[in-house]
Amino acid sequence: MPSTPIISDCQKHGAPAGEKCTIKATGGGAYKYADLFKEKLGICLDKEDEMDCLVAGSNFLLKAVHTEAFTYMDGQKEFVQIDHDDLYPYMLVNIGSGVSMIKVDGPGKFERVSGTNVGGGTFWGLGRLLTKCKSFDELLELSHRGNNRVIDMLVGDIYGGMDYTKIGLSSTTIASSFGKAISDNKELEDYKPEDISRSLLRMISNNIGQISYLNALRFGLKRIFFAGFFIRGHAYTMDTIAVAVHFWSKGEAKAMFLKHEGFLGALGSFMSYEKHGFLNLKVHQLVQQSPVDAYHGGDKIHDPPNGELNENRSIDCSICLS
Ligand SMILES: Nc1ncnc2c1ncn2[C@@H]1O[C@H](COP(=O)(O)OP(=O)(O)OP(=O)(O)O)[C@@H](O)[C@H]1O
Ligand SMILES: CC(C)(CO)[C@@H](O)C(=O)NCCC(=O)O
Repeated sequence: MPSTPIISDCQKHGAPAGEKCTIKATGGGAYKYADLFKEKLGICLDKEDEMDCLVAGSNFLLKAVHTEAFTYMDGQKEFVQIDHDDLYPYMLVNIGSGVSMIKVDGPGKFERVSGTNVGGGTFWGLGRLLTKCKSFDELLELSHRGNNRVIDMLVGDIYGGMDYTKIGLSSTTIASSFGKAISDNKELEDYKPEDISRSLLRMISNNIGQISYLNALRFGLKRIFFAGFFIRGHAYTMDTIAVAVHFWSKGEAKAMFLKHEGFLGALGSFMSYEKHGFLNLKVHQLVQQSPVDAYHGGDKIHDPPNGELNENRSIDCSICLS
C-alpha cells in the first residue's frame, strides 16, 4: 500500500470553524487517499514530493540524531558518527513496496539514480501467496526460523560440496535462489513455510544490497544508507543486505541503516511546513519510547541487535505557527 505519511497540526490545535483544514502529506497515498480524507474528515492534503521528503527526512535525521546511523554485521550493531561537514554525497536506498536509490549531494540536492521493482512489496506479496501467511509480521517471524538451504541451490550443491575458490565463491554461497525447487520433485506443500520465507527474504535483500552497491560504485559514493518500512529493524534483513554490500565491494563498502528507517517521508513532509513559512521548527529528543521501539521491542526477533532498547528515543518535533 502506498504510504500516507501525514503529520497534522489541525488535530492538535483544531481548525477554526468554517476554515479549511489542510495538512501535509507525501507518497502515493497523498494522491490515492486525497478524496477520502476530504470526504470523511474534511481535510485537504497538501501534497509534498515523495523524493524531496525522503531526502529532507534523511538529511535531518543524520544531522540531528547522534545515534541515527549504524552498521550491522554478524549480529553486531555499531553506531556510526556522522561528520556534518562530510555527510555528502551519499546514497539513500529507500525500501518500501518498491525501492528507490537516491544520490544525495546536499540539502535539497539529489537525483534518483536507480530503483528496483523487487522490494518489500515483492517479499510480502510473493510470501503471502507461497506461505499463506496472514500478516507481514507473521512472514517475517517465519523467516527467522527457516533454513534457506533447503530451497536455495548453493555453490556446493553444484560443485559436489566444494568451494569454487578460483572465482571466490564458497560452497555456502547461494548459486541460485529457489534453485533446488527445480530438481527436488517436490510440490509447494512439501516445503516448510519457514524455509520459503527465509529464501525469499534472502533473495530480495541480497538483490537490493547488490544493486545498491553497484549504483554507489557507479557514482563513486562511499556511504550507502538503507531505510524504508521493509527493514523494520529485522536482524536477518539487515545482515543479508550488509553481507551483499560487503561481498560485492570486496569489503570496501559498508551498508548503514537508520534507526528511524520507516519515517523519512513523514518527517520530510512535516519539515516542509518550515519551507512554507512556518518558522521555528523545534526539534528535541524525548526519552519516551517511539513507535519504532514498540514493534522492535515487543518481539524477540526485532530486539535491537545488541540489546540497546533504551537507546532508542523518539524524536519530538513541534512547529510554532506564525
Ligand atoms: N505491518 C506491515 N504490513 C505490511 N507491510 C509491511 C509491514 N511492516 C513492514 N512492511 C513492509 O513494508 C513495505 C511497505 O513499505 P512502505 O509503506 O514504506 O512502502 P510504500 O510507501 O507502499 O512503498 P513505496 O515507497 O514503494 O511507495 C511492505 O511491502 C512490506 O514489505
Ligand atoms: C514508485 C515508487 C517511487 C513509489 O514510492 C517506488 O515504489 C519505487 O521506487 N519503485 C521502484 C520502481 C523502479 O525504479 O523500478
